Amino acid sequence: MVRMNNRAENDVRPVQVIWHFLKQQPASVLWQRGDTKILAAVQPTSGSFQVSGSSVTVQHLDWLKATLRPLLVTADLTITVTCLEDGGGLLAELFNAAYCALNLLPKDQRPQQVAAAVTTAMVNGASVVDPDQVESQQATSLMTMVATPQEQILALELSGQQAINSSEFNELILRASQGVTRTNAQRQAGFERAVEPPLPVIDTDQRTIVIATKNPGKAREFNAVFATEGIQIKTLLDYPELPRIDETGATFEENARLKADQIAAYLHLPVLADDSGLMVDALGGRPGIYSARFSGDHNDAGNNAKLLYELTGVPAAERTATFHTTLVFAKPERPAEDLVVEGNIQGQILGIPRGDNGFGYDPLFYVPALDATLAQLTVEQKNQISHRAKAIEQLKQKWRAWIKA
Ligand SMILES: O=c1[nH]c(=O)c2ncn([C@@H]3O[C@H](COP(=O)(O)OP(=O)(O)OP(=O)(O)O)[C@@H](O)[C@H]3O)c2[nH]1
Ligand SMILES: [Mg+2]
Repeated sequence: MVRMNNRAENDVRPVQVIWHFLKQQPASVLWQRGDTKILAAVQPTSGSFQVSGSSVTVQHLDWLKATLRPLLVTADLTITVTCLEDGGGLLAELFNAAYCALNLLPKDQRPQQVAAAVTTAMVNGASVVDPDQVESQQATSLMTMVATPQEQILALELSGQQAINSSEFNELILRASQGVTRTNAQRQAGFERAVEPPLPVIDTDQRTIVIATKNPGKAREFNAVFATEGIQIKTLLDYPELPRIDETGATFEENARLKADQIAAYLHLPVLADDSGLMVDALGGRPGIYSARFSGDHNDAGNNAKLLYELTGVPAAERTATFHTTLVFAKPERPAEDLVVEGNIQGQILGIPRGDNGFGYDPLFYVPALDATLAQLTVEQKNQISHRAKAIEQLKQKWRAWIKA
């Protein structure tokens, strides 16, 4: 039989998926099969699993919730589905859309089970897969099936005006199984590209290290150290598509872990992060972890001006300060194994800046033993003595064994 839409009985309509459809809810997709268009988005919430929707009946939402629930590894989720256009097979496509969105969650929260849904129908006495809207209206019975690629049936929903006999039932099941396999293949091809993009070409033989920093001053210093070991440095400036990591921690270590763990998870690579800051004794240790945002965000001149202002009238002997760096090296998806090292350097905050090298507070940070500020040193000289250099020294002794472990 040739269908009115020129498809064979076992032909499903093409699928198009736009992954990460919503910018503010990255676990979202626009799922289109033929003229059926569904927007699905998943958000982490606490409490019980919720499914809400618009342009969808309560019965559809209840079915979707009951069908998805056994596939979830966590109930702390809310799924929102919106039917933009119903071109047939709505129930199955609601499932497919929601299932795709769930797969955009972090890996450990994705469904453990591979599953897809498809509709089959009896139309003019013949069984067809994935009926469009016209066929759905003509169908005497409709079946929606959710199944795994191994033909384990997870849900089955029958509707329509006419009862079906057991041979029709078997035909519908057979068509549905094939449809599920096809749907899975249709989804998987795009999914792998969207969710598991090809890894950046980086040597895994420890000749390249990714550093989760956007600070070019830090990058320069890391580069100088690692270049002598024949190791190339990449920074977040090489990966402009990565999201910003908010430094919400209460300590240098917490912030360095946030940067390293999250970027390692995104890149699927080992990642090194640096969180550092200036602790001024006369200011009770401030600006500390807030060194980058002491006066506006990353305004070195503003930060230095504020530091000088706050130290107005404080005599030289009381202007002692410590520069601190915590480095965290993280392996993807193994945050418990993070390698943590740190380094400090003592100095004094001058009243007038000196030197043009370095970055940040370097022109005000005076090292008595060298009779120079950090900004009066070359990168190589700063790398002999600085807080960062001391932390890197610790790292050098440990990282090769750690990365192999
Ligand atoms: O004179 C300096 N010599 C240094 O050697 C140094 N290291 C850090 N800092 C300052 O402390 C903030 C840390 O903040 P921070 O660790 O969050 O870094 P950041 O935000 O600049 O870059 P990122 O690595 O987070 O992308 C930075 O912005 C700098 O102002 C330094 N100042
Ligand atoms: Mg920062």
